[in-house]
Amino acid sequence: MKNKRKREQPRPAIHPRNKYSEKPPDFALLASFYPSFKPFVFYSRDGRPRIDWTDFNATRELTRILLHHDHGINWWIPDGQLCPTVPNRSNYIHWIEDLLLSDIIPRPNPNQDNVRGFDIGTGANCIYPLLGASLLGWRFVGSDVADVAIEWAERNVKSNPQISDLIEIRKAGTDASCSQVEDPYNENSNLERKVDHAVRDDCYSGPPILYGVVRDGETFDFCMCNPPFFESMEEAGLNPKTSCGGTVDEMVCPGGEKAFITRIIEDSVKLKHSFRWYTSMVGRKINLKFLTSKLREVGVTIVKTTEFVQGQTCRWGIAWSFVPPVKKIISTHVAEKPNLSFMLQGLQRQSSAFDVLQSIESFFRVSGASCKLNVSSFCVDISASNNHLSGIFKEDAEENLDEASGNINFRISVFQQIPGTLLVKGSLQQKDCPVSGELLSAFQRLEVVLKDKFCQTKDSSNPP
Ligand SMILES: C[S@@+](CC[C@H](N)C(=O)[O-])C[C@H]1O[C@@H](n2cnc3c(N)ncnc32)[C@H](O)[C@@H]1O
Repeated sequence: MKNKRKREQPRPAIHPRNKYSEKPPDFALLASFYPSFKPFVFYSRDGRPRIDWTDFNATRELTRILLHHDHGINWWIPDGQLCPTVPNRSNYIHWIEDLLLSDIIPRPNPNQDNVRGFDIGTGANCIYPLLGASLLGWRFVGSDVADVAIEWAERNVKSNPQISDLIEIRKAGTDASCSQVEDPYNENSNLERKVDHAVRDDCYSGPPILYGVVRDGETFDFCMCNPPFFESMEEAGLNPKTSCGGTVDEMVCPGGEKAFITRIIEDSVKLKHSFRWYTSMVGRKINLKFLTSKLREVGVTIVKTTEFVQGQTCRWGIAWSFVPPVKKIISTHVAEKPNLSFMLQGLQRQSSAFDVLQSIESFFRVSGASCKLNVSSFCVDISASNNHLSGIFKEDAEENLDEASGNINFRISVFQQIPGTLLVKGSLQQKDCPVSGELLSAFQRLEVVLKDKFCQTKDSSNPP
């Protein structure tokens, strides 16, 4: 009865910009492209292709090929390290993207160029920097304390030269040029502290997390963290339904996630404006309540929470800031911001980013909008009225008498993500101007036109 009621509750949806929101990975198709994945795929009685989620090798191979197939990323982790699920981890990235795009706090960087994030505990898998850099061109510092994590995170970055310049891997607690800590961490004292700690209380006393790792004068748009959730390996248990690996270092810290995130909160009080947004994943709802009230105590200006879809389990996200909000917040949910970006994947060989740029220019110019192509920064600056934008959908553009002052000024930039994949990103030049329905529709139309013109159809694309 209890279970039934649980199932009836509406589950939060996968993030709409998540690559897998409309189409979950097709195991049969992937197996046909990747022979190494084939042995892990079997068919259930209803004919659906499946994998054994309790087999670490199967989940690791799935992650490897999804990162390769959908993100152009080369990736590997040694046996037993925590294996991330790509669709789940992408949700957290898109939630941060929503925060950065929202007008909750002022946006010093309305175009979202040069976004810089800090991934606390990046792990051997380095999943968040790899996803954030490849999907959105973000720069990252990924920190960790475990040698194996640092070694493999660095390997994973180096295996991806197309984004390796965007990611720095940093060992926490070993840098002299960091924000000052009174009692710097060292390996021996940590062990004593861990033991001491276990008998004392549930405060964090491990290596530095942010304060002592962030360097003097460094600033970031956000930090993110998938913390060690558990207080002991027994508490972590073994989920009989999945095998995602995970070592003691990755899963456990004295005091569990509550202590770990509380330390991030304490660090944020010291570092305040070094980050625009502080965020963390939270594994237990009861901790979410505790952390929210802790944040109110320390005087943050904003607290936001969200719930992530994680297969059978729930995870939450918590975000806070010390930047004064633009307007009074009445809801704790981040408003959906219309999306002005899309990817062009599987570009035909003969098509270049410049061709795409020229097509964007002529797409808007034919409706009478004024366009300025900037070749050196690969963008087009456009000034258009709503009439111009709706003219895009008419056969013959009407003569437009709109005053230039009523125009919407926006920029469309083209970024190369990996060979054959471009990110097309629109951004409004006027900070507080809302995205009109006409602009949104024109942008959606642009996506269709460009995909039609430049991208190979699925049937003609070569399997990797
Ligand atoms: C749950 S794992 C997350 C790994 C990866 N980010 C992911 O989402 O799969 C937590 C990571 O935090 C690291 N860690 C623990 N204490 C840390 C600290 N003080 N600073 C940085 N990383 C830490 C662990 O070594 C581990 O790699």
